[in-house]
Amino acid sequence: MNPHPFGARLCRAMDERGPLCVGIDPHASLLADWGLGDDIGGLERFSRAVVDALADRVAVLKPQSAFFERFGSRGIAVLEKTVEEARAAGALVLMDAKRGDIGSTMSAYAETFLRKDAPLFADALTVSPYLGYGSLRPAVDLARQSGCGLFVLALTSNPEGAEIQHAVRSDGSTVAATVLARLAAENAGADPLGSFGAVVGATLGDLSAYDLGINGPLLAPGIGAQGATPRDLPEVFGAAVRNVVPNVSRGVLRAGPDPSALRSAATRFADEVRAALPSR
Ligand SMILES: O=c1ccn([C@@H]2O[C@H](COP(=O)(O)O)[C@@H](O)[C@H]2O)c(=O)[nH]1
Repeated sequence: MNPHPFGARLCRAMDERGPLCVGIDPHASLLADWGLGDDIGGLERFSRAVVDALADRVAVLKPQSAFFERFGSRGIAVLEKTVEEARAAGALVLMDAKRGDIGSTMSAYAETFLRKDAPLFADALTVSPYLGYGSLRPAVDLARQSGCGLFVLALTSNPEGAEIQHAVRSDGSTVAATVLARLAAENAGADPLGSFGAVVGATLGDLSAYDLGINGPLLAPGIGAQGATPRDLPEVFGAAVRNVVPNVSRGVLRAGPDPSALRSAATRFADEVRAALPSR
């Protein structure tokens, strides 16, 4: 077991820097808005600008792997550098790659992102439980060993997610409730917070039908471009709101490329989140 688990490191980072996760999502449209080409040079300049502006002040940076992967091996090289530089500047890095596969392949995904000496080593990784929660076991085990975290898709911010996540199983519980219960078991006894989080969209309205008390972080995407605001968080998360890690990607990135405008946008969201949340 690692003596510096992700959950504890995340609590410290949010206490020191404020509870915000900013996404690094180099959409083609954002590259154009920033006056950059939709090419490897544009990707590199965009990512470096976000890291330079924010990695020394926000708690978590979340590169969206898809926007790097679309440039092939050179995009992956930029992603490696982005992760390394963001971590060196003090941000926790959550790799948003949403991996999920049969256990033996999951093991290779885990080694890609959660093995200490891997080129893409990150503090935490998003994973999908929809090949069965048990298929994530290799990632859970390696995360524990490396002091990393996982964020497991439970109730995603997109409207299409409901058809699977709200589906009722033969025992009467929903699929998402089962994922949440498995996470609560992973985090049992962890103090101050477990390392195994859930992804729960800030766009979803009242979730009182779900037990979000998993003793782990709740990554809340959907703020900004998808329409949710920090003021929605208490209604969506109820008593679990104190463990929310709100994510904003385009809502901050659209302020760029000026570094001070990026910082102001992130500060504005962090202030709004602080005002909406009870103190930790
Ligand atoms: O349920 C989910 C899970 C992940 N995401 C990701 O978060 C960001 C959101 O970006 P915005 O620009 O703030 O809308 C993006 O990387 C998604 O892939 C999500 O939105 N919902």
